[in-house]
Amino acid sequence: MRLPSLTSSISRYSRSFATAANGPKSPTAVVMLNMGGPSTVEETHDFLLNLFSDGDLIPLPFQKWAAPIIAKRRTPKIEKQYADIGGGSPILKYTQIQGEAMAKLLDELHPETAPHKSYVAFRYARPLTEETARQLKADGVKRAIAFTQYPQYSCSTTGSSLNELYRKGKAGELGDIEWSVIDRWGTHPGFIEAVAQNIEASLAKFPASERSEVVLLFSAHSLPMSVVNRGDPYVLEVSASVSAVMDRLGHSNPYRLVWQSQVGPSAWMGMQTGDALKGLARLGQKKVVLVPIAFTSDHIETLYELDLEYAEEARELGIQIERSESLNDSPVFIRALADITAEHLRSCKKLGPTSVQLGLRCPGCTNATCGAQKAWFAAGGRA
Ligand SMILES: C=CC1=C(C)c2cc3[nH]c(cc4nc(cc5[nH]c(cc1n2)c(C)c5CCC(=O)O)C(CCC(=O)O)=C4C)c(C)c3C=C
Ligand code: FES
Ligand SMILES: [Fe+2]
Repeated sequence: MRLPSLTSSISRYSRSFATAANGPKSPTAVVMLNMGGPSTVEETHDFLLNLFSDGDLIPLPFQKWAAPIIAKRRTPKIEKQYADIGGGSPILKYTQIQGEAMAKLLDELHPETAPHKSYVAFRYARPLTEETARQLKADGVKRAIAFTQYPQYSCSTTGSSLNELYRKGKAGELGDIEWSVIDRWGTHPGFIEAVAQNIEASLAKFPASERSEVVLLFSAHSLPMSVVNRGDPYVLEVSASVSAVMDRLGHSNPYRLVWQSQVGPSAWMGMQTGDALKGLARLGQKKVVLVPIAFTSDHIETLYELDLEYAEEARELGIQIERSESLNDSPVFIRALADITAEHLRSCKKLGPTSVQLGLRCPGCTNATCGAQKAWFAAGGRA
């Protein structure tokens, strides 16, 4: 019997994925995508130069010339922040711990595609995508999953990493690999459970009689309004994460979602975290747990901005404040990463390499790379 065309294209996907996955010895690669951070203070300048050179994150007029000037000007301030949090960003250390533990669990959860091996591809710090690409080639990888480590999707974060991977793929730097993508997972029950457990640990530091009065202040990296207004899904997806965490906590406490880390003079999504703390103090709300909801490990935004700047400011305002721990090496979170990947490996056989949502460009998008990238991944990275 002849299959209808949709079914036959689905079965073509499943055949090609099964073949690549069962190839002899070459590992199934799980490529952990994130922005990265300078591991030492000395790497700060190069990190900022890469960041300001990224037109998918910050489109600047005359970017090639403007980026070095801005990066150089900003370096001393940001170097001091990394020095104050212990001499660098811990993001590489935690991403490696998470990835290696996840790959071990995956071998048990999804033996059909074992062995699994995790790789790190950072957008602005080492290991950059080109370095990881060389490693994938050297290991003879035939099947890889691009796994964003941003739980919620934004074109300025996950979108930028996927665009970079697409450019390397088109340039032939990745070798002959069948790709699929995990592009967002901000409401996955394992992620929500890990965040909720860390909030409960912070709430437990307050006397039981006062606990229900504590305000949960969820804080996420802000976005320029120009990005929000072109239809970027990040604000919606961060809100969905907060809502799922509150459901899991049985709405035990009052809460708000606020936004941090604005850069430059343009309009950004608000209310700003610092202003929210001042406002709560003014209104007599003097017990707060700050919850980072859009990063999975510590970085300057948690260790410097939340712990050193905001928490100290809050204490001066008479607020009793705790910061919910970042997920870092939480075993509950690592298990969630493995579950997300195993579920993806099972479902992409039927549904294809990308989510339905990844296929839709922001209604206001004018970046042609976004369209080409989506088409390339939808074809398993082989178009
Ligand atoms: C979900 C996370 C993030 C979003 C969304 C995001 C958007 C975004 N960021 C900038 C500009 C800068 N971000 C900087 C640092 C930085 N940003 C994030 C995460 C998100 N950014 C992190 C985790 C970090 C810190 C890295 C670390 O410490 O490990 C910086 C550099 C620091 C500084 O100069 O202040 C800039 C600049 C824009 C413009 C943007 C959205 C378009
Ligand atoms: S900016 Fe969102 S798809 Fe291009
Ligand atoms: Fe940022």
